[in-house]
Amino acid sequence: MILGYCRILRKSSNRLRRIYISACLRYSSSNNFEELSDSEYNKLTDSYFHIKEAHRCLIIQPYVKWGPKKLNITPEEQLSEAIALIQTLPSWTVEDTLTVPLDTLDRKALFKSGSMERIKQVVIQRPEISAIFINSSSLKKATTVILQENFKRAIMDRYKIVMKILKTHAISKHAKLQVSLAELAYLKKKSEQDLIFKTYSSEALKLMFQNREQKIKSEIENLRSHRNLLRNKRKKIDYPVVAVVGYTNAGKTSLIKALTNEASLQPKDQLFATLDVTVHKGILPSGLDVLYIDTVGFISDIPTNLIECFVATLEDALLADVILHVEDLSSISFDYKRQHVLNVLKSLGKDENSDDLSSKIFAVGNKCDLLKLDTEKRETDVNVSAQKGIGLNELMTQLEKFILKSTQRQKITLKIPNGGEEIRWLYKNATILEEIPDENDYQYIMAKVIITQVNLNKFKHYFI
Ligand SMILES: Nc1nc2c(ncn2[C@@H]2O[C@H](COP(=O)(O)OP(=O)(O)OP(=O)(O)O)[C@@H](O)[C@H]2O)c(=O)[nH]1
Ligand SMILES: [Mg+2]
Repeated sequence: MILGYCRILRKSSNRLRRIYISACLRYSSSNNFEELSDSEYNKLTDSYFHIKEAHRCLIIQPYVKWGPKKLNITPEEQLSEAIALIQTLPSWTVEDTLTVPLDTLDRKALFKSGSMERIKQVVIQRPEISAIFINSSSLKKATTVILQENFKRAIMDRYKIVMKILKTHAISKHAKLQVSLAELAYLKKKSEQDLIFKTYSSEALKLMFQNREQKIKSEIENLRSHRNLLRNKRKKIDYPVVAVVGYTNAGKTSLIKALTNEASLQPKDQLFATLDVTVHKGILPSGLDVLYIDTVGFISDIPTNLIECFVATLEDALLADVILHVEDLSSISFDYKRQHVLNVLKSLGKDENSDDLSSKIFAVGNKCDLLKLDTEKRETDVNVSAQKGIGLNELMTQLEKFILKSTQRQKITLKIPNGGEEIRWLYKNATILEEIPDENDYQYIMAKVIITQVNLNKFKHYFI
């Protein structure tokens, strides 16, 4: 049986063959599997995720012409996202693009013979092309092998490219652990389908997946409990929290930077520039302090197990008082992206009432400087340009109103003794906007404050 697999695998890549042979040797020498060693695991991950640092790409956009698999987005829109994905990788270039109609996504070779021939001709005429990116969520190994044999080029799918970007951008320990978890989830899925895994006993694989998953998750959990501490601390301070979410590259980081003037924030024209959740303090027009949370961007058509690995980073977003949804007004797939973000938010907050979730969402249209007059009307709460500083005052005014309403904060004026315990308590538990002496009685001051209903009740209980 093992020799049979050997014959089939001879056709696949050299790297896979080397791993296979080393596993065969291991099998014949011990005839008894132990858990896979770290180096074997690393070889396996490498065989799927090791991608050269530079490639000159042909992007192929397959699309289903009709039927239930037809997407609500045009192939041209998908292609423009595929180009942005490749351009995000340093030293990768887009040499050419093709859109190829399909009647099904389930054909083993993906393309019919006519399309296959058409692509072959393009590849033959362009020897500089070193890789073909098929912009489809995840290709089966058998499909990849067939395409590799036909085109004699490295074959990439969307999953591989997104993983490569995430790996390139993961700097913090948390982000790196999440990338490892995503890789593990991918290998687990592939172990059910790909021949290469048949060389290991299913017990050895199961044990290895279990142990590694536990290890990574417990490390993430440690980091998360640290984050929970931060979260509780934040709650104690009682600042309103605004989670800034949206499709990747919409301008989330740019908007937070514009609202907080925080120099450390670095917006980039890249997909998945932000992989870590970070918190930034800002001040709204009447002086109310607010915390903005920068989050990982969303992207459509990615296997769910990849998203799940980054879900933890969005937990804070769902707990926030307000979810500020940043949308790129200039994007040709505006509606599609909006729907995708809302669907993911709904699926993340499945325990939450969907009306509660919708009532928390404040929609900001960004990049209004790129809008042409004839662009169709987009339904948003306010439009801005984070980069050009347009509409930011209006945004802050509207956002403040939204926060006061959703967090049941109110702006009120209290008459309290001058220099008394009351003002000290208010400084700790509310936002003081103004303190002016009472004209009729200088022993008192008029304090204009923003206060939550809970704290107002406490104030009344202690002092009135
Ligand atoms: N023209 C224009 N460009 C903008 C505006 N806001 C942001 N950008 C650009 O859009 C690109 C993406 O901005 P980011 O702020 O990094 O976007 P993001 O949503 O944080 O992206 P990810 O972290 O990758 O999900 C950058 O090149 C910004 O300079 C804007 O108002 N107008
Ligand atoms: Mg960002």
